[in-house]
Amino acid sequence: RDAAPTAGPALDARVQAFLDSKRGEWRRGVNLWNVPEGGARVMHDLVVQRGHRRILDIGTSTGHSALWLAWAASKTGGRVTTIEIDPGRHAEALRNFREAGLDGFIDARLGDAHELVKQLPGPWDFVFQDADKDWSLNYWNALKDKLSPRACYAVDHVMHSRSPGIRGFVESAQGDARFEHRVHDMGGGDLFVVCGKG
Ligand SMILES: C[S@@+](CC[C@H](N)C(=O)[O-])C[C@H]1O[C@@H](n2cnc3c(N)ncnc32)[C@H](O)[C@@H]1O
Repeated sequence: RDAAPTAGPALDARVQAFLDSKRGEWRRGVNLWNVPEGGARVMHDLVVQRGHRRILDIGTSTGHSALWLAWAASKTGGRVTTIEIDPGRHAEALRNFREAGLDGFIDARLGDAHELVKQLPGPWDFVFQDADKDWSLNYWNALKDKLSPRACYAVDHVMHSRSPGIRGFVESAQGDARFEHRVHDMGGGDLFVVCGKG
């Protein structure tokens, strides 16, 4: 395979072609649960508009959200760190990142995010928390003080969730005066995004 182009129109064309070739394949299979394209696009646009560079993607699966975030990172001079606990999904994600030409913008870690989010120093400009949702409050508590002042932190499918971890996260985030939140329609669920007012 040709070496991946660096950021710019050639890379954009390669990523677009890869995403087009995979459209309809994401979310297939048990437990993959790739983020819908609508939500991925909202996050891509937020990262580009706000110039976020240090990006954390928790729960890689086969890499749909990481690809969109890395595409955004290619435009901001940033980089994505993504964490997956399942070796098979991690390996498939690595293949996807290479094929899309975005592997140079992604640090893909195989491991338990419960531990890694504590170990990784940050600061983070953008976080997409999409692993085990019952752990949402714990992830938030581990990360909220490692966010840069204008950082955004996104979690999908929260508004109708009864998970105590998700409810605890939403209450904590909404009650923290440093942040304001918005809810985006992903066309098939909601994307809850908290952004620093700094
Ligand atoms: C909803 S999927 C992520 C989808 C992905 N963000 C995308 O858009 O393609 C959740 C993933 O989190 C992983 N996961 C669950 N618990 C984890 C943990 N403690 N550490 C790391 N990954 C975890 C699962 O194996 C699964 O692949």
